[in-house]
Amino acid sequence: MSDTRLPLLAEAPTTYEPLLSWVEEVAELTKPDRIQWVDGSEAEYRQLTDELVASGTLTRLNPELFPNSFAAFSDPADVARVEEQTFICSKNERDAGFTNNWMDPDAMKEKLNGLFDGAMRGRTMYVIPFVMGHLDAEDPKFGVEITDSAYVVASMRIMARIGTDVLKKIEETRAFFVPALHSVGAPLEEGQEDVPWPCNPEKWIVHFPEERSIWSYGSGYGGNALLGKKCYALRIASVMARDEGWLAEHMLILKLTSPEGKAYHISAAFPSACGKTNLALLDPTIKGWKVETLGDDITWMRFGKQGELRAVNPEAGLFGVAPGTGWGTNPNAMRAIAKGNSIFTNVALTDDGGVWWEGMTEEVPAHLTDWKGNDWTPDAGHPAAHPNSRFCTPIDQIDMLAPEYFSPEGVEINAILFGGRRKTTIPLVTEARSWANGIFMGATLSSETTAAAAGAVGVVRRDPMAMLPFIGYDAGDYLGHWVKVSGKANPARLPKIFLVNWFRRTQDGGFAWPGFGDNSRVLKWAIERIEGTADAVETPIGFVPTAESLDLDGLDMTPEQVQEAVRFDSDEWKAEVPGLEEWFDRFGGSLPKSITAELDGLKARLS
Ligand SMILES: Nc1nc2c(ncn2[C@@H]2O[C@H](COP(=O)(O)OP(=O)(O)OP(=O)(O)O)[C@@H](O)[C@H]2O)c(=O)[nH]1
Ligand SMILES: O=C([O-])CC(=O)C(=O)O
Ligand SMILES: [Mn+2]
Repeated sequence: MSDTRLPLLAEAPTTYEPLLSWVEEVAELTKPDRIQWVDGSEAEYRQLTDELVASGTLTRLNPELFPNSFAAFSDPADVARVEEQTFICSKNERDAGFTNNWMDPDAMKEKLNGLFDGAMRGRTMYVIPFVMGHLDAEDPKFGVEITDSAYVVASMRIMARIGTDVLKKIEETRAFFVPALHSVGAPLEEGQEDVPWPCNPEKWIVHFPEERSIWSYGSGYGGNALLGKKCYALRIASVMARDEGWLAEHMLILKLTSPEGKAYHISAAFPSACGKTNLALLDPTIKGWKVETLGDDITWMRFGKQGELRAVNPEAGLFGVAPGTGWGTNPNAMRAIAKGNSIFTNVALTDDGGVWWEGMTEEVPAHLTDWKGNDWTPDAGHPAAHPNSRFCTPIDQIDMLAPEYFSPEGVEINAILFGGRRKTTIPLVTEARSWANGIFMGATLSSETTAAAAGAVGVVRRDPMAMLPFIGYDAGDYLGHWVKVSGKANPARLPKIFLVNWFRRTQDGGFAWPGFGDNSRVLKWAIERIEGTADAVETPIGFVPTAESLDLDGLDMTPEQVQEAVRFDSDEWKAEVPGLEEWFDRFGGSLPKSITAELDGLKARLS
């Protein structure tokens, strides 16, 4: 190492110049008290969590209930992704497209340099080498996150492969890594006492797609701060995927095995807090069908040598929505969580040192400490856990994890589901008329907003392929990329595409479909459509099940109720069309013709 290096870098466990010079540059800018190179070891995790318990950021849970597990409580203003403050700073504004916030990269750098100047004063700067996907993948995707949050380090250790092995491989292969810089934006002055959840009222989540770098300022919350996840594996990766001919998607992957022992793989794109984790960990209510999981949030896909679509999950953990996750709805998640080694954020605490959230158990505890630290009883009038409270758990704690999760080659996808949260209009399941029609379903996907992002909840918005907040470039170009890469497919092996909606409501306001484990009935129908053995009714929007074609064995619903869930409503769809036209107008001409042609076809069939 050259002796002109900053003394803070004396302990650096690497001689890899591109990394050293970036770390040095960041240290000079942010002025931390010390640098810790993260090795990913058990001992280091113990050190970090001990420190976080001492500083009040983490509460150690009762080890008899949740071994080696902790609860964190955020600043009440730092509980979700901040889409209004998320930027794609491409050189040209046009390349960010209308779905992203944009600022000139030089102007943004100037702004960020100001904010990061001295931002880590009084704190430790952690350097986390990480890889998204497999370390032994053909083309491993490396990153290094620099952060001043030990909570982020501990969470990244669960969510990604991090530490010494990764650093070694970066160094040995002289690999490119995405520099991902994060600060909570709360420097400590001499003698100033820290708070349990340091953050800054001002937040900036910024991506430079051409240079493939990330700068995140002001927030400690998951999607804003664990930079391997949304910032890298979706926004930056979508740009890499565009340039390299693959797909980075907001999707789960599951393996479904029929009673005859034939295995299928399904990926599904639903917007944030719309059911990916729950479908991925499905416990089927139909006999003889088995579900195993490969991933619950992010999927990287590419067309293989035989023109088949192959998928991998680049993550190593679950960062799942806690509310609604219970022994009744998602026992596989509950079993994984019960093994411990988890970090819970903004859930409620039980009096015996465990955690609780709405929907975890049918019985509501008589007394809790809510996520804001206040006494809580069932008559409090507000939820005990924040609606976007999360559990962060290693994926290999899932009993029904498919062995193929560990394979860098991934699995062949046979069906793709697009789904959202819609009270009306969208039937339980609709099979696309063709691949192009399926891409149109993805392009026009819509959903009510949820607590996963700051802002109003329950507002219907278009969310193309469930990627609205995550496309790292122009949305029309992104949809064009889907059309282009699928041109490489073997047409006989193209997955069938389905549009699903677990959230349709009945006249009396209840859910039209029980959802959760009963969604296995929809998966079975989809597979039987692939095999050509299930009936369907053709409608202007695609093929919907006949009441008899769904396996309803053991389901407590009348045929009329099932019909209510699966029915196509011509009037609702006619009312939907102006919104679709408006949506397409917003692309300003960047939508591929094959997609606009699908809207014309739909209008013709509806009239
Ligand atoms: N009614 C109903 N609710 C569901 C169903 N599946 C999931 N949910 C609820 O939807 C909420 C979010 O579900 P998740 O599976 O965590 O959502 P996700 O898509 O993984 O979300 P992100 O992690 O934010 O990307 C939870 O409160 C679930 O209980 C379903 O089939 N029916
Ligand atoms: O990013 C997060 O914080 C959690 C998540 O999966 C999403 O919002 O889609
Ligand atoms: Mn997500």
